Amino acid sequence: MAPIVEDDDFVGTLSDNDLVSDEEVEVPATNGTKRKRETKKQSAVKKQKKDTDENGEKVDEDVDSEFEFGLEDGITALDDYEAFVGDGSQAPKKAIDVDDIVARRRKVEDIEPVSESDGSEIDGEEDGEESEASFGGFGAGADLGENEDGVAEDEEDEASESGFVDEPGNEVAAPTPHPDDLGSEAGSDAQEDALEEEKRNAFFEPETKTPNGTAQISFTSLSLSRPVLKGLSSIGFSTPTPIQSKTIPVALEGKDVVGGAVTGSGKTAAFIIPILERLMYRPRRTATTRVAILTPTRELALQCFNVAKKLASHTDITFGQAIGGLNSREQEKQLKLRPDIVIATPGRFIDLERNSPSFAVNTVEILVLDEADRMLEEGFADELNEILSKIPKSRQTMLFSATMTSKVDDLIRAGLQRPVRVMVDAQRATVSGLVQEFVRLRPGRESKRLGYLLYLCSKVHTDRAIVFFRQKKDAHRVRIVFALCGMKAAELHGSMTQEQRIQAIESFRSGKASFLLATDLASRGLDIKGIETVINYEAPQSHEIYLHRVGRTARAGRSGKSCTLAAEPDRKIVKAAVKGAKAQGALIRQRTVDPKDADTWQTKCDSLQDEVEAVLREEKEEKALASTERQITRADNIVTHRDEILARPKKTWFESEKDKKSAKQKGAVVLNGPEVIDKEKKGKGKLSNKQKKRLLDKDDRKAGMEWKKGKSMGERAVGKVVKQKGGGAGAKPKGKPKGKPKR
Ligand SMILES: Nc1ncnc2c1ncn2[C@@H]1O[C@H](COP(=O)(O)OP(=O)(O)OP(=O)(O)O)[C@@H](O)[C@H]1O
Repeated sequence: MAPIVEDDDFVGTLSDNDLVSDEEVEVPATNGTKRKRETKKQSAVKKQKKDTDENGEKVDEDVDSEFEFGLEDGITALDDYEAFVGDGSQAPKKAIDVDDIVARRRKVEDIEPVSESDGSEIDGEEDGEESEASFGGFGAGADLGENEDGVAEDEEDEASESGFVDEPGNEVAAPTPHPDDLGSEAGSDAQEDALEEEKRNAFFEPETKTPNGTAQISFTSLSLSRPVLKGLSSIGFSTPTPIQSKTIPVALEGKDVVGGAVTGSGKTAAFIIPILERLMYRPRRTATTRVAILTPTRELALQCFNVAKKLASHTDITFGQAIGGLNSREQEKQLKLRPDIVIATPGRFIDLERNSPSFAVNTVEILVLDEADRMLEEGFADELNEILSKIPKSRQTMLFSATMTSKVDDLIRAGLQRPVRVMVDAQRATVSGLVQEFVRLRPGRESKRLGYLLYLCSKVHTDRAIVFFRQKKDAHRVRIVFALCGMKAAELHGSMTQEQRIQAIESFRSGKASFLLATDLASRGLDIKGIETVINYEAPQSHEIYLHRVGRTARAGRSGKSCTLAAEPDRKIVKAAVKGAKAQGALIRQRTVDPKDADTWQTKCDSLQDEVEAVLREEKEEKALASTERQITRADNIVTHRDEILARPKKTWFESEKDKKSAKQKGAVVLNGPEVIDKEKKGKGKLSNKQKKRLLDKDDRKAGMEWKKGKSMGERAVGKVVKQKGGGAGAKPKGKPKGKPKR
């Protein structure tokens, strides 16, 4: 039995509906004496707002555009009104914590945590053995034969059968080159067809040899001004990394840049330093927003914001945020002051650009797309087009990623003009300090994946490890299992509020949690010091994502390990990873885990299934209770603050609901592959909450209840709750219809 059960009733720590930010608004205090600052849930008002989530996967951050009374889980549409609490404080959103539930249940039911001490078989065992291998395919190679425990030899046979082997002479099925593999071949440029080469020559600025070559240079030799140099030394940067020394001079000239260098090589500072330097010479008479930096995830945007602020600490350069999941009113206030640099996620950027008159983007002179290949992928395309259509074409554009595409057709979309290509490392390379381990799950043992994971986390990679899952529900379920086993873990995925997401990272960063169980939300860009191991519970959808995941360790010249559980479905990515590693001479190892150890842990996991279900049930009940409480508060507020609610302008969005959905789906396919999406679509014949809500709302409309298109959001909600009509002040949509940027 597969330990990770796909369950439509998966309950995130908080629901997807809770993917909202708390926002402050001026509302009359209920006692009628004084206007107080109070918080509100943005979601219902921002009916068409959306933002980035799961590794930048687009999500409806709030509610669907056909706003109707919140029947979905009873809360969706009313999120806006819960925060109108009388005492002026923020409406409490009850945090539902798996650890609390597990601790409570332990107390009540006297359940002992399942730990390694329970496993007598495990106690006496040595850690899983590593065999350093010069194998080119998985589970094969001369070195494995020397392993005395016999496991590797068995695996060698099995590996051949399953086609994991690609050593010359060992192949069973001739490996068909995967596009990922092709890209990792040395000299792949030479294989490109003439047309692409021609396009490339016409598109990129001809490469000039940098006078410095590979010689180490200092920041001072890059002609940076004193405040910028002071910022660099205060952050502890004394020597530029290769991508920095190559990029800074080009970017200072105002040229467009396409930059690529391995994970953890300092790309962030590579674009921030020249931006700060250029801004040192800006006219200061009128405050103007001149720089926009876009990243695919909120965490990355926040991280970039913090790094940029530190680097600029000795300058007068100002910053603003347009980052999803955070207080939007606060961001509006910052943007009103026209900060020099705005750091943003695409969804919130568009939202504020369209709905906040104080946010002007027509003055932007420099645009940076961090993790640019992700931003150019399906799922972000429409948002990016919208943003590019609003920013002046005369801008400087800089694109960076560890897996930067140099496909001209992709880059043309970003509106680059004769960009300079600054590629420091071979494409699809990993850092030199990384050792990549693979644990082979032989055919028939895939269902023991969780047993392998628990064995590894309890005996081998016991601390500072980030474990990647493809699906949030798996990450969540395994988190419960970890909690039941007494292992300190935090989870990070898109079904959590931004506050919870930040807390999870903090808990892992501070060492409170030894493990971070994450989806690909965390695979790109996150720079958490001291991550020792990246564990892939299963291989990701693409070799690129694999490279970003394993790049969370061994950063900035440090060392680290990755450990990938590899069964048959993971074969394609494992092959690509091994091939890539071989091509660059990186260290790869096969870790052999005694099947008995994995079985022992798997048996324990299986025995915990009932308890996991019980925790999920309790979590669901707590969530339902919390949502009912919020609903009551909201209904109360609707009655009390009706006029205030109706006076709010209606927000606009550039895409229709249908477009949004299709973009979201495309983004999800890029991340998880079409099979997963199909599986999700088929589900178990159950309707999603959103679907249920739509059906119920449809019935309501048929029954003649008040609902009219074109009314303001507040009016519709009030019409439904208090059965009154009111004259809402609808806002003028500021934006143009969507279209491709013309350059
Ligand atoms: N010149 C430098 N000297 C010392 N440390 C540096 C320097 N530049 C960057 N770093 C450090 O290197 C680490 C990685 O930097 P950064 O996050 O910018 O990498 P990246 O290339 O953007 O990685 P990714 O591709 O994963 O996003 C950070 O901890 C940063 O503080």
